[in-house]
Amino acid sequence: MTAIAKIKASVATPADRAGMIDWTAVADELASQGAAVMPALLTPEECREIAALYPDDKRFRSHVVMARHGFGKGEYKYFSYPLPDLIGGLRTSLYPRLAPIANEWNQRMGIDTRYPAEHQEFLALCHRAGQQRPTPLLLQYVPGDYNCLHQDLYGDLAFPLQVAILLSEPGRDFTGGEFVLTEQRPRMQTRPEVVPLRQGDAVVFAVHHRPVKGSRGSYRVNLRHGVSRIRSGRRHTVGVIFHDAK
Ligand SMILES: O=C(O)CCC(=O)C(=O)O
Ligand SMILES: [Fe+2]
Repeated sequence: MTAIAKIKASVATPADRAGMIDWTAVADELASQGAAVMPALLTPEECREIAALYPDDKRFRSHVVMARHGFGKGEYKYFSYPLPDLIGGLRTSLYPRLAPIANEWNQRMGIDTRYPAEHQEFLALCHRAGQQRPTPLLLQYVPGDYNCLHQDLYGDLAFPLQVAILLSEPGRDFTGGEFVLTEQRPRMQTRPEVVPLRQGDAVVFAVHHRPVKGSRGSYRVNLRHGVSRIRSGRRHTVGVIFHDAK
């Protein structure tokens, strides 16, 4: 990174970064694939700073050892409120860009729910429905670890899109450990997709289902995401889920 790019990144607020994303490209990719990459959302230094929070238990409300629950192998921790500034800021500033896409999806899938324009308003709905615990999380994988295909649903209220940011550099910090999505189509075989990510890249993807254009309107496909086995090194990611948990 050049010195100027470094200065720019260090002063770019989460709102600036959300503004710099090519939202037309993201919307097109989401419509055709159910996932889209937002390149270099974080600088390598920010990635290292966030990953370095992992041992600091004061920042987290719970610790999950995946093998104990049959979720795979590896571990993660849910942040407590207040979230780290960058994570909280991105959660607030990405949401208003994604809400119109979520609303269009629901309209096409014949689902009545509509999401408010601002994240604060959506969180208020979650909290009123008894979903009050923060869901952003930090994951850590070592060789042999993997994350089984799953959906991050934590109650009746679920925002249909979520974001994961890769904090480690593939090929240098770890090998293996690809981000995987599957799309289960009605009466058809399941479609796999591997999303190539570099350190600092974010992927936005469907939490649960999404509409796909068919010959007679749209039909619903069911998505799951996970991570293939880490072959070497250590891999960290941060997950930004927009609904809170029961
Ligand atoms: O580690 C990953 O890339 C996936 C993390 C994940 O499951 C999530 O952010 O919800
Ligand atoms: Fe997940």
